[in-house]
Amino acid sequence: MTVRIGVTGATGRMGREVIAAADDHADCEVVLAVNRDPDDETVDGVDVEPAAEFESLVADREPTVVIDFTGPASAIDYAETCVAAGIAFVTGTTGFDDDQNAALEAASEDVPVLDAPNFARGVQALLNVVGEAVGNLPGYDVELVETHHNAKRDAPSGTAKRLLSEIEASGDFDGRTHGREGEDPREGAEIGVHALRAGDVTGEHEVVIAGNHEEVRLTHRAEDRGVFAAGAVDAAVWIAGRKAGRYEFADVIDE
Ligand SMILES: NC(=O)C1=CN([C@@H]2O[C@H](COP(=O)(O)OP(=O)(O)OC[C@H]3O[C@@H](n4cnc5c(N)ncnc54)[C@H](OP(=O)(O)O)[C@@H]3O)[C@@H](O)[C@H]2O)C=CC1
Ligand SMILES: O=C(O)C1=N[C@H](C(=O)O)C[C@H](O)C1
Repeated sequence: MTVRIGVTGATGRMGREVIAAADDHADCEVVLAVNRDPDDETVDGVDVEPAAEFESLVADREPTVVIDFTGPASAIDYAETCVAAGIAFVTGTTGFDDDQNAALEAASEDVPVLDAPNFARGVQALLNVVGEAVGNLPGYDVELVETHHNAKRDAPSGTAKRLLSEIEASGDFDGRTHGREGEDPREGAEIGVHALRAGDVTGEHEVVIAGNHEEVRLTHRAEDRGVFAAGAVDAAVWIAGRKAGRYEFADVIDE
């Protein structure tokens, strides 16, 4: 059965990639694409329509799943419209605060919701192994460096935060130190976190585990945004027809 896809943030860096990936997917059809100021634009032959009309467009086109890569506040607004319409919601947006996370959780009581800070399969593999590496090297220093393009808004990245949760669950750490300046030596079992913003870097995450005159570096480098878009479309196909609940990208990969 064809999965009818709605895309928000359609002219953004990721929105464009999602439309292209959904168009390429044998089981998907893009039935709706919105942005705040579409200005008669098309992406991959799909008309981009005003976000202000999202609710009526959803009622008219009846997407099965909406895929969202926008910003935290708008993602929650779109999720709430999906709840009202009974439509599954997949979001890759990052930077949600606690209230926004709670709103996603509430939405997942009514419709299927899948949120993931990173839809690259390699990042999921990194998340699966990073805790084991840290747990095998007690007392070693751990630092995380992430690098993204100069237009990224949130820091540290959503992926970095997820990696940090895995690291913290696997060792005895004192807390996080975000960057260093002046006389600021490493203290105790802190985890150093460093966010670089430069040029058009798609997304890199590196965990450095060092001690005992040796170091381990676990690195993921996304070379093209298409990798995130393909993962998000796979997630949309996977979630179509599921019962309400909160899902993550690991659920898609593990099945
Ligand atoms: N999970 C993953 O694998 C990945 C996640 N991301 C995340 O996806 C999000 C988007 O990234 P990216 O595509 O690079 O960002 P862009 O800024 O390129 O695109 C965001 C799009 O969302 C729209 N938008 C932003 N705010 C609103 C709003 N309040 N209401 C309606 N539309 C809005 C923008 O519209 P306008 O042009 O009008 O401002 C724009 O079209 C970020 O949170 C990023 O961290 C990115 C890559 C991979
Ligand atoms: O904003 C981006 O570009 C990306 N954001 C995601 C994040 O915050 O983790 C994922 C990816 O690294 C690209």
